[in-house]
Amino acid sequence: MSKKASIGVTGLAVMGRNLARNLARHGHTVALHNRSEQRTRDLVEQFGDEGEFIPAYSAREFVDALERPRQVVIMVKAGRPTDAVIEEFAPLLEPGDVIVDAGNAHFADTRRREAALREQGLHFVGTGVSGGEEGALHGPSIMPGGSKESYESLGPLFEDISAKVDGEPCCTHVGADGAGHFVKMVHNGIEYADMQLIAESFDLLRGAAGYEPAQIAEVFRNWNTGRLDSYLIEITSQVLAHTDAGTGKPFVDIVTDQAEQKGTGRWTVQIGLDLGVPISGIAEAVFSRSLSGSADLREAARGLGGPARTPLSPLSGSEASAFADDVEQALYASKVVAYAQGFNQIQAGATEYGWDIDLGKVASIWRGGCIIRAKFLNDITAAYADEPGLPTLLTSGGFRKAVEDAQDSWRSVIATAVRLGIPTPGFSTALAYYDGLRAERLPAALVQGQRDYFGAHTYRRVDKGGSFHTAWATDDRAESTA
Ligand SMILES: NC(=O)C1=CN([C@@H]2O[C@H](COP(=O)(O)OP(=O)(O)OC[C@H]3O[C@@H](n4cnc5c(N)ncnc54)[C@H](OP(=O)(O)O)[C@@H]3O)[C@@H](O)[C@H]2O)C=CC1
Ligand SMILES: O=C(CO)[C@H](O)[C@H](O)COP(=O)(O)O
Repeated sequence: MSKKASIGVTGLAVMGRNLARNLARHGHTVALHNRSEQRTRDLVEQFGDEGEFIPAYSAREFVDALERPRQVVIMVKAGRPTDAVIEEFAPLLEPGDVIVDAGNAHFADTRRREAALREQGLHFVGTGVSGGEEGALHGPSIMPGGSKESYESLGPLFEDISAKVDGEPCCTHVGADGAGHFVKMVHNGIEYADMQLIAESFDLLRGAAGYEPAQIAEVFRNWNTGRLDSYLIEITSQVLAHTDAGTGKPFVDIVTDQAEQKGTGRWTVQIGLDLGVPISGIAEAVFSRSLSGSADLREAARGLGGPARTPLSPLSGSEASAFADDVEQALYASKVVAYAQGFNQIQAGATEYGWDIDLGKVASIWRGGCIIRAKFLNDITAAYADEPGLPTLLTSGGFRKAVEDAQDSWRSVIATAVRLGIPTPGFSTALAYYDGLRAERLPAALVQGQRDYFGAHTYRRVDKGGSFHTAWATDDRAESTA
């Protein structure tokens, strides 16, 4: 009898191909399949010597190549293509078999698919995978949802191929049905916020301190040796240091300033709104990409008045260096806020959908392999270990002190940005959130009064229980209980 594969991957574009290679390199026999045959042939031709592959050129051949219970990983475009692949493979599978969707699916789709496939006795595991092409090959962060039972067989495989930090795999069973894709969605939302904050730091260092991209690359390289040590800071430094071969200009100056998006950041904000969780850092990052892409609107508004984008008086070397230190503080504090908001969204999702998600464990599996991997995530892991019911990262000891210490710089950087007309939506919304949370009283009381005035929407009082309405249209403005 010919050897069977312990797992199969269908969808062999950049992510699926590298995930399959990673599995094979770890000694697992991998069945391969792709809608168009050429990708399968290419993989075997180019990388066939990396491990044991069983190429298959039809769904039936692919399924027959798998050990039972069968484990099929789908790595195709999210949305309709994923449904098409499930429709093709599910009828060929048997109760107990496992289908893993490792693409960037919307968690609501995952919940729908999981419920439908459960009826057929199949396990459906929506799994977040992060780390891009390189991560998929060398060790991604893996966030599987689905049943606990499915993790018993899949877990060891996924933990084997995931990134490792301090010897721990960057993979855990996140929670039931769509929990894995929910957590991956928020990961991407945080990724958007982090990227936006780094981009604003660049803009400030250029616009206010007068640094050139190569100098800013050096600043980031330096930051990467401290508390901001992260993959995103590291790659930013490399992007900024890169010179365009054709023009000799900094690479960053020859790229169109319109940031694109595939949708996961937008989903995060949509769900944040549905859950009523203020994730303003992620929202501003998504809106900033939208604003950058609004080419016609920007063209129409280009002549609007405002400060010129140059320092009023050029900064001396030491002043520029001090300003860069302030930006580092502002970036750190804003980043803590963005992550605090993201973790609060995961908690809110867990409560809404009945998932038992360990926030500290999520932070720990993001320490390696994924796009937001960072030293900082060790501190988040520790914060949740110290206080599992932590209401917000901002109140945990280390972060509280660091953000309090950063405040003067944070406020001063935003003030400079406002004065020079440099947009810092990420920094500004983070500070507004921080000030909003710590405020003794918010002007929301006035909003309640306005709502009651125009719509009799009622309000609650600080001095007694119940709901009240004031008869605003009458002379005596009598108050009644509602
Ligand atoms: N690229 C990245 O950095 C990351 C991507 N992801 C997610 O991983 C998944 C795969 O991403 P990536 O590798 O970039 O590839 P793409 O998202 O570009 O998808 C290409 C793959 O989807 C297949 N496909 C498309 N439509 C269909 C269909 N109707 N039926 C069957 N197969 C179809 C293609 O087959 P064919 O070759 O025949 O066209 C090909 O194998 C996506 O969900 C993506 O969001 C997750 C993390 C990071
Ligand atoms: O999932 C990812 C990383 O974990 C992708 O890199 C992410 O989808 C990129 O998103 P966008 O194209 O919207 O910037």
